[in-house]
Amino acid sequence: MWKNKKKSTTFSVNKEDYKLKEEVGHGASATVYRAIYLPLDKIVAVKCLDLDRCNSNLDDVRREAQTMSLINHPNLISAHCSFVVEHYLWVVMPFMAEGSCLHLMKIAYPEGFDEHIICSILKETLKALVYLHSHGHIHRDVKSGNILLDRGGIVKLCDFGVSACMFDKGDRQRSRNTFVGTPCWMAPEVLQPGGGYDFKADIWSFGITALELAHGHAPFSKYPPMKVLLMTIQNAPPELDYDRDKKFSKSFKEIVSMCLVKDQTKRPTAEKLLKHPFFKGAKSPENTVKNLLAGLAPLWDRVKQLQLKDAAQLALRKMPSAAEEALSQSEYKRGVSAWNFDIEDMKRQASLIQEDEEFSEVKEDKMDPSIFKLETGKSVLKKSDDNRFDIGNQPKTDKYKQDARKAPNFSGPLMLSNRASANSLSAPTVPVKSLGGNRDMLRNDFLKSKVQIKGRFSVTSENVDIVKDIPICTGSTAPISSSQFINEIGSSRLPTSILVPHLQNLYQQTSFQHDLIDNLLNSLHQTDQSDDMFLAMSSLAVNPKNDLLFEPAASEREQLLLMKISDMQTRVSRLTDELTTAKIKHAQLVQEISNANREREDRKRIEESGES
Ligand SMILES: Nc1ncnc2c1ncn2[C@@H]1O[C@H](COP(=O)(O)OP(=O)(O)OP(=O)(O)O)[C@@H](O)[C@H]1O
Repeated sequence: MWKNKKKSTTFSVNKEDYKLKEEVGHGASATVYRAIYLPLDKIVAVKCLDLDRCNSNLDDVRREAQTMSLINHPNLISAHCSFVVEHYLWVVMPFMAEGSCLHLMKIAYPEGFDEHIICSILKETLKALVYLHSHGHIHRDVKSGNILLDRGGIVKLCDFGVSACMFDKGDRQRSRNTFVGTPCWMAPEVLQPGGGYDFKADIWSFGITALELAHGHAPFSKYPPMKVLLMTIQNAPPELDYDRDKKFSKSFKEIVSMCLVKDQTKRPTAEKLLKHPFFKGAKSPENTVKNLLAGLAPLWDRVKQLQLKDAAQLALRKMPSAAEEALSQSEYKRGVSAWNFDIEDMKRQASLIQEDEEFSEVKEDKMDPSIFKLETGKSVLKKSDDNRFDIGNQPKTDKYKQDARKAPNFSGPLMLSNRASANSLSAPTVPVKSLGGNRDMLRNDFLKSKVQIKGRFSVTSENVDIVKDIPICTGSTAPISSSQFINEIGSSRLPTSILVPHLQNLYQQTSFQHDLIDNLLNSLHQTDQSDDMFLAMSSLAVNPKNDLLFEPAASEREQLLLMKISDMQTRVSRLTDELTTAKIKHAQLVQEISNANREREDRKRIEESGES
């Protein structure tokens, strides 16, 4: 628990003094609410970090709170105070009434902003980075979702959940050799374990953010994480295209190229970048950003609108076609869980994905020799719904299994490899690839490593209750857990505004599970038909007394296949059980949604008849 003593206004660390209102955003480990600080009747934002489901270990959480408390810069969100409420850490901070740039683009500027607006936003962000870097901090998660806007156009960078101190020694320093960030925004050196990285990683993310603000999305944002990873490492850096991006100035194109240089030592510092002529002519955001906000609904309504839009897209199955999905799935299997790690083969597989306009942003580069660092790394990759994922050496302990995330995650940073992997929808035991050439090492890595996958490729772990522990805000009290929520549903005490987004989340998770099971069954079926060895292996697996088992000719590869088959069989039966449970839940939830809709219509009718 701490208070920011720098501020003239002090905020209490008593939860009763805060009335949580609408949800205004959520991330990997936290939900953010607009709230009223009752003693002063002041609007604040309260970030409720679920300590149980949080990606970070307690040290990381403490570090975020400490970093936030020490921050004193007009372009950085500083916290008023923080304290623990049950298993949540509440961080009280100024409310940024217009939300993040990402929200704004999604709701009103899907093609991105005009250059003069981007210039203002980037300049303010850069000032924040100059401050952070000069105080020894790497932000590690610079992106439009973490650039917040206030009424009047004030721009502030937020979310120090993954920031690191460059002056740290020992464990903390070592942790910088692991992966933290969000895949599309991650610098190539961050993706390569062992190499280490420094504040220049923020400059890369800043360059990607510039492209994001220019196009409305980050480069590669629609590809699966493994593809993003490969493209970041293998391809030439993304850039503003000469033809397609005609509307942008040479100067803007130049700063993007300066930031997106693979060799981190050749990237400019934030301080140097700020002196670039592009930023010389920047208008104050009060004059530019402010105009973007005219006529928009309040932030919480926009957030709700976005949630409904996402749910509607899901309902329409706005997914890739079946063929693309299968292709993507096979790429994923090769990329993450296969053991034949011929890099040329991986490149060929990756290239099978349809080229589209986004690919024109990058040119094929020569194979980067540094990729072999990645190949030999024992990596754990974890993808979430917004294409984020975690890579690192995953501790294979019971503690880890207990800590495995059981609640859905709708976004989230790449986690430190040495953190408890606490934010996964699923904790499957899919063997992760080791890309190295050495067979022994390969096999050891294969056995040691585990992969956690979420989103389109989600695999759920044993007995995972997908609706458990999703925090929900009831408006006046602390967020409630989903088990409470289910009870509340039963007694119909929850208002529709809370019920509907939650039900949409559940619906989404159920669909993901359904897809996954289909994919697993298909892949088993294909293996069954195409690989004679499968039958032999299956019989070996079924009949442990089979003499064949003792044949000395069984190669390592066969053993690995055998293990994979039995692993898949276990998973399929587990997932089938989960699917049945999920189907039942789904049916109940559909019923609840229709009841809620009916109620809402009834209410509307009564209100209308009252008015007339
Ligand atoms: N002070 C604030 N005022 C208004 N909205 C905010 C504020 N802080 C955060 N938000 C909203 O909540 C979202 C999530 O916040 P934040 O990024 O801090 O959470 P997180 O769990 O750490 O996210 P991430 O997934 O990026 O790690 C932001 O993208 C933003 O839209």
